[in-house]
Amino acid sequence: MNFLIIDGGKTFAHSKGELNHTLTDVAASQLRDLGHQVQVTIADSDYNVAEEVQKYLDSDVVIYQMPGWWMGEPWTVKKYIDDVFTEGHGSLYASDGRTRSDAGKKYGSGGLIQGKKYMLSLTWNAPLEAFNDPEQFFEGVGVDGLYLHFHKANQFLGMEGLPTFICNDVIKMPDVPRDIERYRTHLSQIFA
Ligand SMILES: Cc1cc2nc3c(=O)[nH]c(=O)nc-3n(C[C@H](O)[C@H](O)[C@H](O)COP(=O)(O)OP(=O)(O)OC[C@H]3O[C@@H](n4cnc5c(N)ncnc54)[C@H](O)[C@@H]3O)c2cc1C
Repeated sequence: MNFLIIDGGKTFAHSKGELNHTLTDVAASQLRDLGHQVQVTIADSDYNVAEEVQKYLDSDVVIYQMPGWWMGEPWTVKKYIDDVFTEGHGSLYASDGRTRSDAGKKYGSGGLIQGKKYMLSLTWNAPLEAFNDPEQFFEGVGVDGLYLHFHKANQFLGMEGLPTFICNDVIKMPDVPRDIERYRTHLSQIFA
């Protein structure tokens, strides 16, 4: 299969970007060892937007590797999506899906890259229970509930989500060797 990894690691304030670059390298090397083709784009780079659209067209799976910044994706990854998905009008999506001639066609059904998959791989300082426990900060919506808008942007193109991977406590109690091992297991369970 063909993979595209969007590496959202960036040096800014107390994020050094190293953990996200490391997880990008872990995935790229493991997927290549499994016989897959892998391209990597660093979101915080001078990418060519048309080339990035072509990478989506050429890929079977897109992996978003990114830190949680202010409760969601860093602005570099949001900018990448705004740049690339907007340029993809006519190739990644046709329209918002609605048409005057058929009221059955609903908003969000105009994607053109049906069947492709995407996956979120996230690093957060917040512990997992902050997402899942109804008594804690994210009120039990879960990680994927918090990223609903991000999932929907990808599903708007017709893609389907794969199980999300998350590293927690990455500043308070980092355990990078354990996180790398968990990520390798996650990747082989899905892609081996
Ligand atoms: C603007 C901003 C907003 C933020 N908002 C939130 C938020 O809303 N919620 C939240 O939970 N967090 C938030 N954070 C924290 C953010 O999620 C983390 O800083 C980020 O996930 C860390 O990823 P990184 O790639 O930058 O890691 P790094 O800073 O590179 O590394 C994190 C830790 O892992 C270690 N490490 C990295 N790579 C390796 C390696 N190869 N081998 C061994 N050890 C390694 C580092 O030494 C460090 O201890 C925010 C940070 C910023 C800058």
